[in-house]
Amino acid sequence: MSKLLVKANKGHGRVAHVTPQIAGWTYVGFDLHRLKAGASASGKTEDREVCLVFVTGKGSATAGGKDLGLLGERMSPFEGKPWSVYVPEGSDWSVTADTELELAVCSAPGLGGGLPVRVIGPNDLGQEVRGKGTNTRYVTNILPEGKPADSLLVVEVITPGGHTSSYPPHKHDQDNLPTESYLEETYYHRLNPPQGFAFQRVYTDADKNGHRALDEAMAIEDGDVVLVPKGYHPCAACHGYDLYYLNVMAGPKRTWKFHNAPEHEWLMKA
Ligand SMILES: O=C(O)C[C@@H](O)[C@H](O)C(=O)CO
Repeated sequence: MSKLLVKANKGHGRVAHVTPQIAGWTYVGFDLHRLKAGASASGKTEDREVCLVFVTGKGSATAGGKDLGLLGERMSPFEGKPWSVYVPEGSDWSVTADTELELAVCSAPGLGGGLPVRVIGPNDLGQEVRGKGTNTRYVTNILPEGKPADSLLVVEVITPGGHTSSYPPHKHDQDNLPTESYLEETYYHRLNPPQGFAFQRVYTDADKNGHRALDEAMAIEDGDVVLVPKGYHPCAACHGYDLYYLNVMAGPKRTWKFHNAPEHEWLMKA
C-alpha cells in the first residue's frame, strides 16, 4: 500500500491519526473521531490551532472554557454545509456526541495570533462551483485565507461520480511567492454510496529521462486519508459514486498559490 494512504479504522473512537511526525512533514495534522451518541472526544491545542469540523452528526462542544452548545446539522457529508469551530493555541476543547458523530480535528501551528474561539456555522460558509463539464465540482470554503486563522486552510469538495477534481493537476510545494506557496495537504475521503472507490494520483514533474521522484496512484475507499507532501494531486470519481473530501492545508505562509501542470493547462481554456 502507498505510504501516502492512511486507512481509517472501521470502528469508533479516534479512527485516523496524522501528526507532522507521522507524515514526515512540518505543518498539517489531521485526526478523525467517529463517536457513538454519548461518547466524547477532547484535546488541548498546545502550540497548535485547530479547526473542528462536524463532518456528520451533532454534538455539544466546549472550547477555551466556553460552552458552545449543540452544534452540527447534516447527517451526510453529501448534503448541506458543515458546522465547525476554530480553536486557537493554548486552549482545551471537547465534543460529546448527541447522535452518531464524525468529527475531524484539523490542526496546524499557532503563531500567537491571539484569535478567539469561534463557531463557524453553515451560513458563514461560501460555496463555489468550479470547472466545466465532467470537471465540475462543488467547493465549500470552511477556513479560507480571507477568514482569520494563523496557518490553517480548510475546504471541502464534492466531486460527482464520473467527474474529476483538483484538476487540471496543480501543486503547491515551493515557497516561492507570489508564484507558488508551500502547503502540505491532507485529503479525508468519503464515497456515496460507500462501497465505491475513486482514484487519486500524487506525483512530481518528470526529469529529462521521464523519471518522477514521487508517483503514487491510489485507489481511494470510503474513510481513507491521503497525504500530499508535494506534487500534483488530482482526483477522479468513478461513475455512480460521488466523492467527498475534506482538505487541510498549511505551510509557512497562509496563502494558496498553486501551479498548474504545464502540459495540462490547456484544459483551463478548453
Ligand atoms: O478545485 C478543486 O477541485 C479542489 C482542490 O483545489 C483542492 O482543494 C486542492 O487540491 C487544494 O490544493
